[in-house]
Amino acid sequence: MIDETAEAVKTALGRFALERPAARRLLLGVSGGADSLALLLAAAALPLEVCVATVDHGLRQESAAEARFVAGICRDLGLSHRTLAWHSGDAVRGNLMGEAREARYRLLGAEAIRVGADAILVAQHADDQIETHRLARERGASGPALAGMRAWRDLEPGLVLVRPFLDLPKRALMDAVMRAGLSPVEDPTNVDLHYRRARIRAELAGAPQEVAELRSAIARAAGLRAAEDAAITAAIRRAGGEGRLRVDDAGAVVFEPAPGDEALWPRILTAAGGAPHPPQRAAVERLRDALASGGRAATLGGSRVERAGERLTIRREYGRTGPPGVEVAASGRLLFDRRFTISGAGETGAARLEPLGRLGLGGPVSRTLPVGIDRDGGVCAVHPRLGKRFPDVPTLRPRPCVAWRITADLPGGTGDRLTADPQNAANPAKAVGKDLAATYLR
Ligand SMILES: Nc1ncnc2c1ncn2[C@@H]1O[C@H](COP(=O)(O)OP(=O)(O)OP(=O)(O)O)[C@@H](O)[C@H]1O
Repeated sequence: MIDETAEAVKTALGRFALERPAARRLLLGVSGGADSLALLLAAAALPLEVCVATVDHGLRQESAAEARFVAGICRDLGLSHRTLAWHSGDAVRGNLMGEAREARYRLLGAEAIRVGADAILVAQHADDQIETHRLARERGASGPALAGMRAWRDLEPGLVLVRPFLDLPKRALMDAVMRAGLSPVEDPTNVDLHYRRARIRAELAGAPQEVAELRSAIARAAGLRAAEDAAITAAIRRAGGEGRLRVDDAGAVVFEPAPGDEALWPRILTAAGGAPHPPQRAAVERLRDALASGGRAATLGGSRVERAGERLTIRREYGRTGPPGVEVAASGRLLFDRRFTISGAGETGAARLEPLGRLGLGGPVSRTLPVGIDRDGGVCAVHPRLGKRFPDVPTLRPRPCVAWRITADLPGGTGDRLTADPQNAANPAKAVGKDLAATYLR
């Protein structure tokens, strides 16, 4: 018998291998529930380098024991496992479930970077997809917005989130776990009818006809979304080619919209603002209306849009404290400002900044821009292996409006550090300018 779950993982990773030929290592997010145990079993059976992580949200008494349960299974399978603790005391916005989910992806992302994984795999399945679709409908979404979760999504440069089971029903995952003789963890919130998702699940349990209809609706919406994605990418390239969309020296997006460019707005706002998801369509429309009726400035999704005539300048909106300061260990890599990864100097003798590339000019990002600092305090591109400057890339000089704080070890093992401080306009290392900024849009 063909194991559907292993086949699904293989298929998902086929695309992965195609798009990331150098990809080697995976990180699985495993809670101990049936879905993610099925993922664990399927991935363990494939000839892959697999690491596993469980986030202990500390929200239920059993959570630590559940993490130990997963760790035990990983030990038996010969896979490395790590428990990542989240402290809900850090949650501030009052939506504990949402906060927990966001923290989970953040912790898994950091762990993926730590272990050098190129993809994080999670186990949402077809039934989850139907619930997501129903919830979106209830919120009034329409068209492509009803397509549900993506099977494949860029989290940051060189790291993708893959959901191999979106076409498989929960039943198939449960069967795989039962065949392996495992007893999955039961999360009581899954059947707690206080939660809308649990109520939807209960409603649909006895309605196969409705489930079939919902599946078709999701497939139709997914078709619309794929067409929309392709159209947006083409429109971005066109606008870039016509000089109506570019990045200025300070890293802001400069955009002169033309009729038919409406669909570009969410992508531009996400690229400039660094938010994890594009803003709602209705909010984007309100923003466009406000600017069209004479408004000079507006904010949305972490971006600030300023209008001068027909020209819009869209940049990241920072609070009064400016962008966060970060420190990268010599061999470390971290996500900075939601748009860049910074790698420490390591053996290459250069700190590297990698752009996040949400706008999609030129396709998904995998370029790196190694940066160094010259004797006069200019930031320059450095050959990653030779540790020498690229002669044809101009050195960037300090510019008061550029505001990245970056601390990284400098080449040579001397313990010297490169520091760029957003609070200090006189600091020469602030000069991370046009070339770097331009690449984050690709
Ligand atoms: N505590 C955890 N530790 C590690 N991975 C987890 C944990 N909880 C969930 N996951 C991963 O995320 C997947 C989705 O879990 P679940 O459906 O509970 O999430 P959710 O809160 O609905 O989030 P989403 O919006 O991403 O679906 C799981 O199948 C599993 O792969």
